[in-house]
Amino acid sequence: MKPLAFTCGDPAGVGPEIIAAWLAGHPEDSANVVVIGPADWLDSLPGSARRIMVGAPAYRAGPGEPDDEGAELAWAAMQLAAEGCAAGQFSGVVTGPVSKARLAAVGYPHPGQTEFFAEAWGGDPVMAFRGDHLRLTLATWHIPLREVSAALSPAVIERAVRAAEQLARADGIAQPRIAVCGLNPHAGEGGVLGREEIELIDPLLDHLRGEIPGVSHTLPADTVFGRALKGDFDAVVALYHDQGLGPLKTIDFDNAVNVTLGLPHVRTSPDHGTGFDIAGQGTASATSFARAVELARRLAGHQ
Ligand SMILES: NC(=O)C1=CN([C@@H]2O[C@H](COP(=O)(O)OP(=O)(O)OC[C@H]3O[C@@H](n4cnc5c(N)ncnc54)[C@H](O)[C@@H]3O)[C@@H](O)[C@H]2O)C=CC1
Ligand SMILES: NCC(=O)COP(=O)(O)O
Repeated sequence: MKPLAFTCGDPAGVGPEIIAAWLAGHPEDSANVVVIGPADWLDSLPGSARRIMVGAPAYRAGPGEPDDEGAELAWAAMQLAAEGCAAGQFSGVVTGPVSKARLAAVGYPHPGQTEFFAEAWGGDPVMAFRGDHLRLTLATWHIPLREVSAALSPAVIERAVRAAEQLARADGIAQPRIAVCGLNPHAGEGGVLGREEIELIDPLLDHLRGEIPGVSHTLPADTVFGRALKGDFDAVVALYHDQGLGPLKTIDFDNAVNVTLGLPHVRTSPDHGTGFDIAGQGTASATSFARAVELARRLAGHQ
């Protein structure tokens, strides 16, 4: 089996230390991973995993002090990982967290890593999360809130529903019960508080139910996550980023994995960001990264 690539993420964030923690805890897995990042960090890592340097050999990141060179280096690591997967050298990539703002400042043309890997590999990505308590897919993600309604085409909603089914089935659930959030308060309250549910989303869900019987009609998003926690649903489809990630990160912050579905290669990531406020202090939890590795290995067929 080909190794997984680990990208450092922003070198001033928590990515480098959570990867180091994983390597320290998994010396037996050294042959199964390739680590990509700056030279001084690679030199400091425990174990014998293969290392690929990016950036200038003399570069030194300041924890919590991101700079342009670090953002360029994080981007270069992603490029090498993407190329390595496409060339069959890696069986997938587990990415460290990057700062979208810092990447934008150095000319990175994508809103996130999801879009970068989609462009590099082709495919139709879906941002999805798997936590101990919730499975979640998003219909839209890195767009301003004011653009969400216009972006909600039948195609993007269907894509998220099918991804939710795939996520639950990967956990052995043959007929997943999939809850789809409404867009408006009270899922539109019969049209009084918005009409997207009546005009767009529910007709699509009625159609999809012929093929995926466990799909709900649109449900009020303020109660759907509580119902999922009680066991009413196996996966939730949220229509925009914070609708889904607020609840998910409240419940499953330390253990959820961000997985990009719909691409030809495996890509997972911890659910958290760069954590610049705690980088270098030794307090960052490495659990979400460890879960991201576990899921990537499973999806890539390592175990
Ligand atoms: N997959 C990725 O590359 C992601 C990147 N980001 C980026 O991260 C940057 C910071 O975003 P924020 O919204 O501040 O989210 P964040 O997740 O970096 O931080 C939010 C809070 O969680 C804490 N935290 C983060 N990681 C932690 C860990 N491993 N253990 C314990 N506590 C942890 C932080 O200290 C902070 O209090 C942004 O530039 C954003 O673009 C955010 C999410 C995902
Ligand atoms: N909040 C999750 C997130 O934005 C992840 O983005 P990506 O870098 O994985 O595309």
